Amino acid sequence: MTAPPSLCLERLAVGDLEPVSLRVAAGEVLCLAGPSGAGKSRLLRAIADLEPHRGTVTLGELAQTDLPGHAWRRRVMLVPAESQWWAERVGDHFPAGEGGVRGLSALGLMPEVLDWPVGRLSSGEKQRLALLRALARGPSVLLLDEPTANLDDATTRRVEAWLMARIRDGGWPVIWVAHDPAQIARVATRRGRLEGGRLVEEVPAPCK
Ligand SMILES: Nc1ncnc2c1ncn2[C@@H]1O[C@H](COP(=O)(O)OP(=O)(O)OP(=O)(O)O)[C@@H](O)[C@H]1O
Repeated sequence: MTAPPSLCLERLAVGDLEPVSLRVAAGEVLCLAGPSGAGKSRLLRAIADLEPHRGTVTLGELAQTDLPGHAWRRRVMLVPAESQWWAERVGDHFPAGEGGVRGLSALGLMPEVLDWPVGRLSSGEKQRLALLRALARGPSVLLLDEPTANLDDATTRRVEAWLMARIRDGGWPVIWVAHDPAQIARVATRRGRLEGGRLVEEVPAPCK
């Protein structure tokens, strides 16, 4: 089996941020912190090709510009802080396949939730379902924007454990935006911080 590819940013410039160059290797969890408004979400959106930007983003040999945006985003999977729901029924957002949706009970969700209308979901239920939906699509990279922001402590720990096990199995490069230092200590293999328009603290090596 070939190793999952690394995610590389080369002089990626979005908004007022100084260009960012870094490589996130397979299995690494780069936790990105920084004050509100520092540009964390915009950076993730640019990596997912959802925000105008300059510079290059590559996944192994594949460049962002090689694919239409939707095909890039199937591989480079962004789970935004506020997820989008387009069908009325929750279950219709998941690919149909054998065995149904995996991971519901691990994330503290009942199977019936799939038959609910989206409007019945709490923000924390939406957040957990958005994670399940993202992973059900077979990503190659995960970009997580505060994935536990709407959850209580016990559910946060449950989601962290589930995510870390999936990341270990999948071996994806991960960028995880987080504010809580305790969570960062639990999940990060590397840390970065966006502040004053630039990536500071642990500045990872650029690709080349
Ligand atoms: N499309 C846009 N055009 C111009 N400015 C934008 C755009 N989208 C967001 N911004 C601004 O860019 C800045 C960074 O926003 P971003 O959402 O990336 O911050 P953040 O670091 O994720 O903050 P938080 O921790 O509060 O989620 C903010 O000042 C925001 O208002």
